[in-house]
Amino acid sequence: MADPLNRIQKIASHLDPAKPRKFKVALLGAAGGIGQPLSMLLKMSPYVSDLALYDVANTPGVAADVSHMSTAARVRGYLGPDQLGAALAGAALVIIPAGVPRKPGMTRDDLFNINAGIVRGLAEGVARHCPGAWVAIISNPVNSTVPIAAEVLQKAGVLNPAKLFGVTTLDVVRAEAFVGELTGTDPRDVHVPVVGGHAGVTILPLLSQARPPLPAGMSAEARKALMGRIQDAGTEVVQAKAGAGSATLSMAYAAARFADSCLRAMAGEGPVAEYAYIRHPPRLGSGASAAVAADLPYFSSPVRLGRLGVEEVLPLGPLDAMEAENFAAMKAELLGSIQKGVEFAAKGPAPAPAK
Ligand SMILES: NC(=O)c1ccc[n+]([C@@H]2O[C@H](COP(=O)([O-])OP(=O)(O)OC[C@H]3O[C@@H](n4cnc5c(N)ncnc54)[C@H](O)[C@@H]3O)[C@@H](O)[C@H]2O)c1
Ligand SMILES: O=C(O)C[C@H](O)C(=O)O
Repeated sequence: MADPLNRIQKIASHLDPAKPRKFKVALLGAAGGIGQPLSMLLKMSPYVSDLALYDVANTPGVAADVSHMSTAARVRGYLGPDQLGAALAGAALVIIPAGVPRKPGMTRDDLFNINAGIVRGLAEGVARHCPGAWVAIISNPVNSTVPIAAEVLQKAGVLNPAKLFGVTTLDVVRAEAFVGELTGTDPRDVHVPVVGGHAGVTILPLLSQARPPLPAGMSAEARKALMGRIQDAGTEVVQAKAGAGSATLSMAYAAARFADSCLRAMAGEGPVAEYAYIRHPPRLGSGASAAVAADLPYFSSPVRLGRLGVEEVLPLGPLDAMEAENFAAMKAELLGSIQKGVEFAAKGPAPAPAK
């Protein structure tokens, strides 16, 4: 058993009183189905000093409502493009759930035509007003919107791949919930790596590495069905909501958890273990090798977060036959989505220089 005093000393040694422990967080798309519950959860975070709630509609009401919660974070609402700069100025973390959700029968890629332009515009805002911020993108299709944001930031000369993330935490959360249900374990005690991307076959749960392990007698068909349920869980919610949108509450929970990891890492409480869809620069070490070997420049990977963002990409670990087959099957789709995002961003205008 770990010595509690050692543990406290270890944590304390990471904490530098000269470094900030609370940060401004900007939420873009704050009045939406995800944005509203996520605003509430962020207002409860001890790491948030200022919460900037930006949207093109309804932020005055959401901000007034959330600001009455008796927690320390200062809340301000920002409405429309004229106020985007003020929302972003000084932000350490920008979370982006702005954009339209799916309806039954649609794929995430069907959202590209609308959401690609929204994410491009908001990334241009980040490049101009808070170029050093960590950026967490929720808007779908994540497999393409993250490359779009990266290209915009790169064009502006401010891209730091260690601080740009596609949020795939909901896939991890779902895997934990489903494996917890199956094994009769509290989901908080379940660990299941989920890697790859965030759409159908590109979502790769590594069930062979699940802790606790799946029941020994579980058939190959049952394991395949569980993998399929995790991959199609977003569609399960879209169908159940029957035209009223996609996952919002579980997504807000997942995004709040991811934001907490980012803020703890910024505060020097790292290294913090997470999964995120990131661009793989070779300098991030051997963990990137599986993705790079497969020519996948973006890949949701196990990472360690520290003050500088992604400080280490961890190895995927061994894949069993079913997972290896899925890994091979995802490659073409993921590459196509990445390429689509890169080409879209290439057509856009060069963003204005940072302020
Ligand atoms: N990454 C994931 O795991 C995950 C999970 C669930 C949903 N999503 C995606 O998140 C997005 C949002 O979902 P939702 O259910 O909250 O949708 P929603 O329609 O309820 O809310 C979206 C919000 O974005 C706002 N918006 C639109 N254009 C904007 C702009 N240019 N600037 C700022 N705000 C803008 C809208 O006014 C609205 O309030 C969708 O694209 C959805 O597919 C991703
Ligand atoms: O499925 C969707 O369209 C939303 C989101 O990506 C999800 O996984 O729930």
